[in-house]
Amino acid sequence: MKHEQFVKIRRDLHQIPELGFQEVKTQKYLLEYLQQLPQDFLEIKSWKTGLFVKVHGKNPSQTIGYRADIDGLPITEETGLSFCSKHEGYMHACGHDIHMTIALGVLTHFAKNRVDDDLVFLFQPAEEGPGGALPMMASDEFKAWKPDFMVALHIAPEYPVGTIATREGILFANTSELFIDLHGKGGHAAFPHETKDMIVAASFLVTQLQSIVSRNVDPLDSGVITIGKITGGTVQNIIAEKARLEGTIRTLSDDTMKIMKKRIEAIVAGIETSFDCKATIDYGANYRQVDNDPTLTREFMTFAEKETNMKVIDCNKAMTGEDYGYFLSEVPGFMFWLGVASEHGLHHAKLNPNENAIGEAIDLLTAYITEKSKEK
Ligand SMILES: CC(=O)N[C@@H](CCC[C@H](N)C(=O)O)C(=O)O
Repeated sequence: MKHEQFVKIRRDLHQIPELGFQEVKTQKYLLEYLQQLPQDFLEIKSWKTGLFVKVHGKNPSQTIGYRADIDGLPITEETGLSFCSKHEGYMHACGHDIHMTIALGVLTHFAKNRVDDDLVFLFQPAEEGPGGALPMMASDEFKAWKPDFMVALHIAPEYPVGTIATREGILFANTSELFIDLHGKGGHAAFPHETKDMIVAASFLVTQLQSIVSRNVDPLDSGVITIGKITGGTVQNIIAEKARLEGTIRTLSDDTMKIMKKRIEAIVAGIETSFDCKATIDYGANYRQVDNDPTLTREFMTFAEKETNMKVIDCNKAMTGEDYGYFLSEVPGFMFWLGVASEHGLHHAKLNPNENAIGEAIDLLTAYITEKSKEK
């Protein structure tokens, strides 16, 4: 298999998934790999649990940026693979092991085959939360090495290997995390009239939240509210004093995000009245939409179509979120989907990307960056 060494790297990284800003082993692994590359033109700076790596060009007229996210998810892997996660309860279920590996593959090529322009590789922590992009952008390292344009990819389980998909303009949604805490009065299961049951309140709340997308968002617009986790109560015969809902809100515009948050607040206030309880809302991390630069995106799609064997799809927007959107608010660039043909999707315990996509992406990005670096 072409680029076989990178399949091994991917498998090593796959075994050590770590949550946002805890990517200690991952950073160590990346550093050890980078340190055995020719160091003549490389400059490496650690930043929290991430890294900035610069490949100095021969005669730079611009800096080309490439961003890979490096964190895993709190999911217990169920792939049964020989190289499955060694961190019980955690998994690279969003493909960040593949993203990092591809970045290493491209970086390796340019560390050995210098181009004119400077290249900066960002290994970014905490994409899944609480968000590493904004603090990384605020760092002195980013300010000193700020790229003139940036590229990133995300694996796409639904597309075959040999396929990429992207679009001009908005590719991914605005997101906001959502944490709602309900506080009532617990008590004996046999005396509900003496309590304020937060399991019942939480159940009504989850159901009422469903009306926001169907009744407050323009049917020609898009919105998502997903409650991914509910906690509350202690045992079957005690009425719960507290309950907590954890979820995410997704929209394609700031205005719709404001409308949805306003409705959430109104519904939560209604729950407080109906169930005589106290509620707090915390919006956690908010991610800006991924808004692809139209010219760079079109040029990349044309390049991939003409100069490689990749099938290029002009795809629809997705309600996924990515804090890479923050980078694109300051630096022109784009993100694209990379087909990895997995039967199970992103954030699934059985996600199993086809590793042939790694080599395909390394070749594509190497060719594209080489071409861009010829431009004067
Ligand atoms: C590509 C992808 O799956 N990204 C995550 C980003 C999470 C943002 C934040 N933690 C939230 O849930 O709002 C996604 O879930 O789309």
